[in-house]
Parts: sequence; C-alpha cells; structure tokens
Amino acid sequence: MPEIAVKICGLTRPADVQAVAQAGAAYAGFVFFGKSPRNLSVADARALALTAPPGLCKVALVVDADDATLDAILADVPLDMLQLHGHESPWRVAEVRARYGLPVMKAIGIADAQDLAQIDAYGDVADQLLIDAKPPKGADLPGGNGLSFDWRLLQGRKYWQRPWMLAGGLTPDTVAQAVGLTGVRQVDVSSGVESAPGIKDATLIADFVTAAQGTPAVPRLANPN
Ligand SMILES: O=C(O)c1ccccc1N[C@@H]1O[C@H](COP(=O)(O)O)[C@@H](O)[C@H]1O
Repeated sequence: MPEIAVKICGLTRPADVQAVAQAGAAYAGFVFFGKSPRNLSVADARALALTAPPGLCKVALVVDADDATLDAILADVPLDMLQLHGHESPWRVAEVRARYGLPVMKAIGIADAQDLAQIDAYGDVADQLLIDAKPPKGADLPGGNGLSFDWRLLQGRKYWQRPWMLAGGLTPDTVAQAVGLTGVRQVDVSSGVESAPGIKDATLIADFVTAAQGTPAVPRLANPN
C-alpha cells in the first residue's frame, strides 16, 4: 500500500520548506488569508515557493478569494494546487478550477454527522476533498485552529468520490490514531507542528511525517543486547 501523503500547511520561512521536503512530506501549504498568523504576501510566497525542490506540491490556501486576488497570487507565485478553505459553493469551485487550470482541493468543516452530507456536493467538482474540523462560531480563522472532530464519524466510509485528506488538530501524537480510525491516506497539519502560531518546528514536522507513515523516528536496534 502506498505510504501516507502528508501536507504541512502555513509555512512562513525558507527553513520550513526545507524541513518539509527533508521530512518526506508531499505537500507544502502557503496561507493567503490576512487574519492568519501564517499569512504571506505574494512577494514572500513567491520567494518561499522558489526554494521548494521539484516534486513537492505547493498549495495556496485561500478563503473566499475573488478572481482579482487569485489572479495576483497566481501571476507571481509558482503553485501546483489551490485549497479553498472558505464558504465557496460547488459552482465557485468549478469556476476556479476552470479559470486557473490547477487542481482544486475544497475544505469542508465537520462537527457532527449532519455535516457529512455537504461532502457529496463537492465530490463532482473538486479534485480533492479536505475534511477538517468545523471552526467554533465567531472564530477568526475557518481552519488552523488546532481543533479536531470525532474521527469516528468517518469510520466505515468505504470511499469518497475524490481523493481526500484529513485535517484538524492533528499532532505527531495523534496522527497515527486518526489514520488507523478513518483509513485516510492523506493528512494535513498546521498548528500541531508549531512552537508558536506561524512558527514551524522542524523536529515536530519530522515527527509528524514519521508518525503518519508509521515508521519509528529513531531506527530500532536489531539486537539491543
Ligand atoms: O493555517 C491557517 O492559518 C488557516 C487559516 C485559514 C484557513 C485554514 C487554515 N489552516 C488549515 O486548517 C486545517 C487545520 O489546521 P490545524 O492543523 O488544526 O492547525 C489545515 O487544513 C490547514 O491547512
């Protein structure tokens, strides 16, 4: 079975990009949302994206972004995927996908079983689905809050219409359990690999990828005696 693909989101420094690549993550996320402590200017995002090695999928996270905002980002920043993390309708997801010709991942917030119904509405239009915890009412951020939801809601689900990724409050300590419970093959984290909001920690990134992929961080001795 192919290994778990990991996305590390909210990178702000070149060292973060290197840590993500070195740890073996598949995706690097750049946040374009003014209220986020991980928000990047277009110029800073371009500089960061240019440090990414080939093969690392560079994802732009936007929240209810209009065409002018997306035009400005995509004119300057070399990106491979768009993550729509707001209230974008299925129609808007299809429009963005057609306009920019990049794969689109649509985030869907889950708090209880009723929320699962929305996922089907996006299955025909998005390239990937990102199943995240629903933010608390009145929260400044629609994601990146370090909150998880009851992963058992996803148990028994045999497939979605599209590849999907699990997010929301994952940490190096919890990701293996989340993978085991849900059967997910892709995971996404932001807060859980930070030493402070917006400051990624290279050790936590490596620990997260290792835990997600089920390999011990320190190789075990064949014969401890
Ligand atoms: O990371 C952010 O600042 C952010 C801002 C606005 C929307 C989403 C954001 N992050 C995404 O939220 C989830 C979960 O993050 P966490 O691990 O719970 O902190 C993840 O998909 C991030 O990409």
